[in-house]
Amino acid sequence: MVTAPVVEVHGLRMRYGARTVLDGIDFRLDRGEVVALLGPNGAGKTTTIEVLEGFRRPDAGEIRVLGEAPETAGDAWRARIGVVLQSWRDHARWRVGPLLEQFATLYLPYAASTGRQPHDVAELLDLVGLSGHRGALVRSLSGGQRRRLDVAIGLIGRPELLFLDEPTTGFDPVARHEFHELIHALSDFDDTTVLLTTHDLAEAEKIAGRILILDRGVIVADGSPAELARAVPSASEISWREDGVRQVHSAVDAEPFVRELLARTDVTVTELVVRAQTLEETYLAMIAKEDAR
Ligand SMILES: Nc1ncnc2c1ncn2[C@@H]1O[C@H](COP(=O)(O)OP(=O)(O)OP(=O)(O)O)[C@@H](O)[C@H]1O
Repeated sequence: MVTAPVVEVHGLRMRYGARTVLDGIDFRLDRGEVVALLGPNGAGKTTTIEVLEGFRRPDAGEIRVLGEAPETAGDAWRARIGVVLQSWRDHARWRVGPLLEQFATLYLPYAASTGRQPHDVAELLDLVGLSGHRGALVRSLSGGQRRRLDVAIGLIGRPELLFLDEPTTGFDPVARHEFHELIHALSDFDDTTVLLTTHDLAEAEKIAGRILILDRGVIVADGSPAELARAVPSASEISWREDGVRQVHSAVDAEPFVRELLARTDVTVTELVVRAQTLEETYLAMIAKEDAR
């Protein structure tokens, strides 16, 4: 069965004054995909997401999000989308629980048409690790806790499509890990489509099945971390102990080297570790290649 794309972008162009920020980008997102949009500061990631959310009108391009043009789509469409913006909206005088309950009521009129009931607030607070803060004033939360609340606000309506602009800024390692588990669960069990921006490449590698790299207004790479790595191969690091002495070797193709090493009968090889090319190395190589053009 061929399913309709959740997001379809053709020839998206965007200018601020004389400056072209997006210079004709094309991509699609399918149901249940988790895709990370990467790129240097100022590459146009937030602008792209804001166009898809309907917050900015593009200069050119054909854009369909859940089958509609974002700039003209109505509230029923918006109820199917979750948004976590980069800049924090100030709800400082609210308490966490009542604020989320207030947001939940906004989705109720659309629950019948979308088939998605808003989250129960206690359950959602548990999901984002804020259970103990239901009665807290928003202004009393720490930076990372506020960010968790932003994520909860993005999720409250059980969106089909979730946009996350640098969602884990300020998260401690445990919160970050829990957030990654949450994204996996949303994609695996609820078939939620997720588009996120992040500068944390280890995070992108962990949670995204597909990576889009935006540089100077165009998409310069689109594929899984492994596919991208094949496009700019760099060396893997192989380390082991040979009769107790630590050894290190780098090889672009580690497999034949490891086979040969393990076939040796003259030494005892222990603690063998192969560290493959990371997404960070792939990303740096790709950006350097673009810089050299
Ligand atoms: N409202 C605006 N008016 C003028 N220029 C803008 C506006 N918003 C963004 N820009 C410019 O457009 C470019 C792309 O900005 P954008 O915020 O989309 O980049 P980004 O990839 O999200 O960057 P970062 O990683 O720093 O968040 C930047 O050069 C920015 O200065």
